[in-house]
Amino acid sequence: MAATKIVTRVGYTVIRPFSFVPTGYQSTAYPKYALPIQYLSYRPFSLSVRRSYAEKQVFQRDKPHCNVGTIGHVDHGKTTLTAAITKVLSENKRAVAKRYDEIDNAPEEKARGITINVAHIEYATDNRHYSHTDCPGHADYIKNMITGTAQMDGAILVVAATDGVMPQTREHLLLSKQIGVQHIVIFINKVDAADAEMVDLVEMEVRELMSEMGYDGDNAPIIKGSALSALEGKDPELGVNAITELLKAVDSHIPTPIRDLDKPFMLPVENVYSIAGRGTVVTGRLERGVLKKGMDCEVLGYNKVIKTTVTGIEMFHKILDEAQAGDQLGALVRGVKRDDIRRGMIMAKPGTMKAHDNIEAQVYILSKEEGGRQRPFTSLCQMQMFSKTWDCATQITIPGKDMVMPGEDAKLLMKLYKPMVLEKGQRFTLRDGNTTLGTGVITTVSKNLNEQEKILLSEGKKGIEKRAKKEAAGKA
Ligand SMILES: Nc1nc2c(ncn2[C@@H]2O[C@H](COP(=O)(O)OP(=O)(O)OP(=O)(O)O)[C@@H](O)[C@H]2O)c(=O)[nH]1
Ligand SMILES: [Mg+2]
Repeated sequence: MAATKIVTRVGYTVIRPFSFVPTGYQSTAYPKYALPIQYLSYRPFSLSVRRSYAEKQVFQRDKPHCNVGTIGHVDHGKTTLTAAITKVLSENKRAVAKRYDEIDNAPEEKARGITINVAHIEYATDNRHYSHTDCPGHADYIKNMITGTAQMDGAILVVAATDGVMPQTREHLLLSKQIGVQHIVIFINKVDAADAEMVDLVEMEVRELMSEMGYDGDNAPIIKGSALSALEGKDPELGVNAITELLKAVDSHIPTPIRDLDKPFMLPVENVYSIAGRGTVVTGRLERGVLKKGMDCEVLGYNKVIKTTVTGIEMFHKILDEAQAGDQLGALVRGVKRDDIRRGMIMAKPGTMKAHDNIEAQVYILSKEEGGRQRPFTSLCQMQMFSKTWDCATQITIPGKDMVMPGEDAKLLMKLYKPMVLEKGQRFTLRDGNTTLGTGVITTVSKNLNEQEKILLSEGKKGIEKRAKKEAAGKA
């Protein structure tokens, strides 16, 4: 999805020009058709004609695709670095150079009711095609990571040599680890403004932090340079060369993600029908993998595991032999009654999915302006959790905090009332009646609770306080 989005931003090319319009003409009435300046020397005579002659550039899928982004503390140079990358790559036509203010004035994106400012930028190296995410603010990063607005396969951690590791450097790295961004390349920026000793110190500090967060700090690739120098075309050693080196490290250190098509198949069940003379048909969108006629499968959920075989696949009333990730389909299953299967179950390759009822998650709670609720919530409250095609009541505990305010993010322990089929990295929303409270990502399934957490889940904070009091009285 990200890829097509980028294509539309990269630009429309006007094919047959009809009349001449001075360079610099910008359409304000139809911002969607506001063309990059270089395409605007000509304009067709009417809007409708212009629309039909404006054609999207063709997206060429000739290289593997990878999603990356810049993370790091405020003002450490993430946006400058993003601009510098596009500038360096634009020199051999691997990107469209983006000015700093083009990136920082990112268009608003609406993702599941949450407003996120994020810029998606496209570029390519010799080996790969990239979609790069840069967010204008700290809050946007947190939301973006949790909602998966731009799922990152790897990240570039920017640390300014003038500042070193700062609180948000930590927070972004911790969150990356939590939600499963496994590959990080580090760019120590602003080397032009710091002395060599300081740069070495910052490098040590970053390696230590990486190890502390559970990454391989000793072997993490660290590149030192200056994004500003690269952008301004000064000091090639710290500028262009450092950026080139950084891109090489990104190319080699961040592996190409497994394509959805190559993963074991999985389909969240949307509906079940019984068709006279044929049998039971399960419908839904194939989320990943390839489903072929004759394949064995498992339908799991609601404390059941049904083993069956797919005997036919249909799409738009046409019969197929195989369906691919993204297809909306109906699958005929052998020897299963309609009542055995219901919406919310998952059809998957045998042995690949499991049901769990104790999970840990990272969530973002919507602020009132974003449509969330006004009051904070505390441990032991109940919410409805929605994910894929199922929903389930859950009880929530907040470890290490008394409450979560609207507009904040938090780690939650969640006890589902029934085991549900889910996996690490799965996204969900939390709702209460008609209000969406928040959105989150599962970070641990089947969480092994410690004593404290067990008490917290069953009795809340009061339980812990009661026990502490008892203990103190016993000692006295
Ligand atoms: N001296 C020096 N200054 C730099 C360098 N890179 C960025 N800066 C400056 O640092 C400031 C912050 O840069 P940004 O790119 O906006 O930082 P950011 O990380 O995107 O900041 P937020 O998006 O607000 O978190 C700007 O004034 C840049 O000009 C560099 O390599 N050297
Ligand atoms: Mg920025």
